[in-house]
Amino acid sequence: MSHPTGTGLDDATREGARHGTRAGTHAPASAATRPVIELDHVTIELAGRTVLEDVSLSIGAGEFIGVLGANGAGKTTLMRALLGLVEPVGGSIRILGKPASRGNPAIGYMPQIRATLAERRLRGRDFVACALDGHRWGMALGRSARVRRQVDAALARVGALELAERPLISMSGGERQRLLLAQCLLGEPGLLLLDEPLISLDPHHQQATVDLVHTLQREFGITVLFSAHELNPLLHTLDRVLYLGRGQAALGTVDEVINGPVLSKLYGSRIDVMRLGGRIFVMSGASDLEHDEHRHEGDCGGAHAHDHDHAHDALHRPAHHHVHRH
Ligand SMILES: Nc1ncnc2c1ncn2[C@@H]1O[C@H](COP(=O)(O)OP(=O)(O)OP(=O)(O)O)[C@@H](O)[C@H]1O
Repeated sequence: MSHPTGTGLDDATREGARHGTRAGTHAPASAATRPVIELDHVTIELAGRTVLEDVSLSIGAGEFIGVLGANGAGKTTLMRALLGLVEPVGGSIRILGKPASRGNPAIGYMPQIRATLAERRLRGRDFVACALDGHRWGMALGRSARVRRQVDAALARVGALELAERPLISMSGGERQRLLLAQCLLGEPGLLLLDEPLISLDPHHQQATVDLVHTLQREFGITVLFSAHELNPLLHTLDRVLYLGRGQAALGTVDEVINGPVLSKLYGSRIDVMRLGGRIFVMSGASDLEHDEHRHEGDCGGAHAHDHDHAHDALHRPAHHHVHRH
């Protein structure tokens, strides 16, 4: 199955209704610019299981892409493949025209399972610096003027210079999130891969994080892949949605992808999409897929444990089973 661009699904499954979202009216940047990400007939298998099957797509410079899909749909695996950490069994992945490879300085990555902030007395500046050399926790590096300049630039980009001297222990979840983002920006990457940056944040900090990433995307022309379990916090920010399910990928505007026919195909069962008060609800029967069994149990107190149900039938059942413990 080939998915060149657009939804990757057949025309009969497309809906053209407009609902006034930015994504619904925005022309994809990929049409005009050199692709930052290209997947050409990519198949990825893990432990004998097909996570992506013959997926082709193209993402242009400066696009903000929301990556969605049920637990186990392959969001993390896709990001790891872009980083060269997972090798496709078929097809090819190119980043800025070159084959995906490990240690690509053009990519900033915020993994889903964040490093535990064990040394909570660490100052903000040292925590950001430790991304340059995780083993040294920034201590020795912190004395280098070059590193200090890099760290200060990254802190400035996320509006967190005032956190430089404060210990992590004194910071809120949202403030620590800014530092994690600052880590990703060291080296001034052109592509940011953010794996579920909203987990563990309350709605206010979720929106602040989305807005901050949006600002970075616009001001510095950074391409962003932002995975999430809920579409709504991203709705007015994203250019296109990349929705994964059952090995397939649908890439397009919100209106092209978030509709009953496309999502029913990705979930393998009937899905209805409801729009209410500027929000979108993805429903399986009477259940709201984005909220049911997807609980946040308070903000993180430093460590970021993420308890997943990665049952092997996850791609084939529509309900999310997602519990975060912190
Ligand atoms: N190292 C691995 N070895 C074997 N299977 C794996 C490995 N990593 C992930 N998987 C499986 O690959 C599939 C895709 O997992 P992935 O973590 O990419 O999904 P996801 O969309 O990020 O899920 P979630 O929303 O729960 O984070 C799942 O079925 C998962 O169990």
